[in-house]
Amino acid sequence: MSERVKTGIPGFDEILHGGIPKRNIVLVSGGPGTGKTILSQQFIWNGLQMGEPGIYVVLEEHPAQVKQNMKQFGWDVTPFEKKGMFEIVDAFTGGIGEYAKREKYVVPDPTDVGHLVDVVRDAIKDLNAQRAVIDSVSTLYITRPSLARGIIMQIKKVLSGLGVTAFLVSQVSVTERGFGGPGVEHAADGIVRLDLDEIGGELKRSLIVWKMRGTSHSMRRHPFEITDKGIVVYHNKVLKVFRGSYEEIEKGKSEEE
Ligand SMILES: Nc1ncnc2c1ncn2[C@@H]1O[C@H](COP(=O)(O)OP(=O)(O)OP(=O)(O)O)[C@@H](O)[C@H]1O
Repeated sequence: MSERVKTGIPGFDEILHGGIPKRNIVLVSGGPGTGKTILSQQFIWNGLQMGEPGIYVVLEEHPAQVKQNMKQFGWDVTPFEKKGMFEIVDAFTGGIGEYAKREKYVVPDPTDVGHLVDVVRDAIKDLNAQRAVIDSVSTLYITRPSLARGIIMQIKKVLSGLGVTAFLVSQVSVTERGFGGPGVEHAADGIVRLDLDEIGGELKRSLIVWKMRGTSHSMRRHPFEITDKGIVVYHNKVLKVFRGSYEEIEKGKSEEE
């Protein structure tokens, strides 16, 4: 079996049949508020707990806001920054402001993907990072979708070449069936799709592993919840589409049907 990187996210490694194959570049795709950022932060945080350094590349949120949001789940990264195990690569502030002056890894112009990749490479080497997140890659090609696949390939070569296993957050609109940009789904080694569906007047969260090179995996849509400790995936449950509505059923029962 290929070497696995444990996400440590309850229920998630089970549906991945042991974890993410090392060096896989995984697209975490979904609509607004589906939990892509929290899943990605949990992946990095759990890596730190396992002694694996990680970097988090922010394009959509202020680095200070990211750290604050992580704290609400009990994920305080500050001690890991001090130990040289964690760094945020800031491709958000444009290098402007007091905060940015204190930062080590800043990308003033995220449309310059070549520079972004160089800074990411430096950060990975300095930390000996094993895990990386880019939140979100969609920002890199939002105004030039035809470049999406090439940009993902460029990022993948660097990350995978350095032995890093990565989550790339990919935003799709609420109604979109795809994964966020022409061809990105082919360039990525894995795709995890997160969804939010209104069922009986309530929004229900679910995820499905659409693709994962190097391993078998569950082909089912699993419900998950966001708790005050982060994401919990119900690997024994399936969220089933049934005549235009969804039902949550126990895995055992669904197999009898
Ligand atoms: N402490 C919490 N407990 C439970 N649910 C929470 C908590 N904090 C945030 N959430 C839920 O998580 C959602 C945000 O998740 P997240 O930021 O990961 O979404 P996302 O998929 O990255 O969205 P976007 O693409 O819009 O940035 C919120 O809309 C809220 O429903």
